Amino acid sequence: MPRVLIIEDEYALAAALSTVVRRLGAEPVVAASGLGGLEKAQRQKFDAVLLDIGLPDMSGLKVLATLRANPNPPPIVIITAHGTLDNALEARRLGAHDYFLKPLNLAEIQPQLRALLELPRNEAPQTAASPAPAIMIGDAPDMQRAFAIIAQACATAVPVLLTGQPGTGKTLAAEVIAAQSTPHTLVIFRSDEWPTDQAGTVLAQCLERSKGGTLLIEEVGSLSLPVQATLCRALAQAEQRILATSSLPLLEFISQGRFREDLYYLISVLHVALPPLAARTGDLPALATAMLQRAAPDRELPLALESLAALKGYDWPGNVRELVTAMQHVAAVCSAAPVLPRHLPEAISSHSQESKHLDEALRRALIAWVDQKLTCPEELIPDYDTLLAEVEKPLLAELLHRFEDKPTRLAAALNMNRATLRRKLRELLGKE
Ligand SMILES: Nc1ncnc2c1ncn2[C@@H]1O[C@H](COP(=O)(O)OP(=O)(O)OP(=O)(O)O)[C@@H](O)[C@H]1O
Repeated sequence: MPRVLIIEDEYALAAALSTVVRRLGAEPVVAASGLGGLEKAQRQKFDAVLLDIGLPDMSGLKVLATLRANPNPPPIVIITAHGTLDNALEARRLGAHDYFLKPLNLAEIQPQLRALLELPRNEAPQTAASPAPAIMIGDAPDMQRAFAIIAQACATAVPVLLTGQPGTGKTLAAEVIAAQSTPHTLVIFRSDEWPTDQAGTVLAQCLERSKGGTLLIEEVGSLSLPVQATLCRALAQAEQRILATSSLPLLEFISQGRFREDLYYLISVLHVALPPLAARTGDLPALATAMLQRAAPDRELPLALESLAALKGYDWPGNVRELVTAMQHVAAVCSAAPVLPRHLPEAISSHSQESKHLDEALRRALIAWVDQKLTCPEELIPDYDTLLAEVEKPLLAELLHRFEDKPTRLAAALNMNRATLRRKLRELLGKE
C-alpha cells in the first residue's frame, strides 16, 4: 500500500487530507511539525509528501530542501496559504512537484494526488475516466466562495448552475465536479453551437448518451423556449446529473420572458458564480505562473515585477482564457528569463506604458507639492516627518479602502508589521 507523509500543523486539515489519502487506497502518516516530518521521513519510505509551508517550528521550504537532499526523494506537494509568486517559484526551484493553495479544495487535490501516486485504476475506483481536470487556482475571497460550493457539489449529485463571464472557468469547474461523480462519464452539449431547429434533436441524443453519468449543458441561456420546455420535461425524470453553464444574465432573461423560470430553479439547486479575472488581480501571479509552466514546462520563466504590474493593470475582457493565451505568447517570444513587459502581448504591455505615465504624473505632482512646501522662510519649512506624514496619510487611506477597511488584510498583503500599521492608522487617520 502506498504511504503518504502529511506534514501539516492544522489538525482539521491534516485529518481531511488523511481521509483523501485513505480514499485513494494509500496510508496517511501525519506529522504536526517540520522536525517531526523530517524524523518520520528518515525512518520510513514514502511515496509522496504533502508539505505545509507555514509550520510552527521551521519553514516548509527548509523541510522541502532537506527532504530533496535525500537520495531518491518522493514527489513533494507544497501547501501554501500565501499564493505568492515567490513561494511558488522558490518551491519549484527546490524541486517541489506541485503546490496547492489554502484553503484547500479537497475535491481538486484528489485527482492530483492520485496521479502522483500512479495508482492502478482498480485500486482507485473513484478515478475519472477522462484525464483529471487541471487544478483551479484562486485565493481571492470570491473564488474561495466558489470553491466552497464546488466542494459541496462534488459531495452530492444535485444539478449545478455555473455562471460567469466567458473564460472565467465555468467549464473547468464543471469538469472538476463531474470528475468526482460516479460514474465519471461526461457528455457536453454546447447550446450556442447548434441552429435552433437542430438543438432539440442533439440535446435529446446527449440526454440519452449521458444516462447514468453527467450531462453538461453549456450556455443554457441560448436554448430556444421550445427546447427549454423539452428539457424541463426531461429533467423531471432525469437519469443523469445535470450541470449547466451560462455567461448570459439568466434572471434578466426570465423577466424578459426569454428563459423559463421553472427551468432556472431545476438547474440551479447549487449555484457557482465565478468572478471575472479583473476582480481578482491578487490571483494573477499564481495563475500566470501556472499558465507559464504549462506553456513552457521545461523552462523557468519568472515574471519581472513590471510585467506583473502590467498584468494587474490590464482589464482582462477574455478572463483566464485570455491569460492562458497571453502566457502561451510569452513562452513563444521570451527566450531568457525574466519575462519583461515587452514579452507580453501588445494590448497588455501598453498598460505598463500607462503605469509609466502614472509614475511620471506622480513625480510631477510631487515636485509641485515640494515647491509649494518650501516656498516659505526656512524656519517655517515643515520637518521631514511632517512632510512624510502628509504623503503617507492619503496613501494609507487609499490602501485601507482597497482592503475593505481591514488592517489585518492590508498588513498581510503588503507585508507590513501589524503593530506599526495600527499605530500609523491611529496617528495619521485617527482610526482606533
Ligand atoms: N481558476 C482557474 N485556474 C486555472 N485555470 C483556469 C481557471 N479558470 C479558468 N482556467 C482556464 O482558463 C481557460 C478557460 O476556462 P473555461 O473554458 O473553463 O471557461 P468558461 O467560463 O467555461 O468559458 P466559456 O464561457 O467561454 O465557455 C481554460 O484553459 C481553463 O483551464
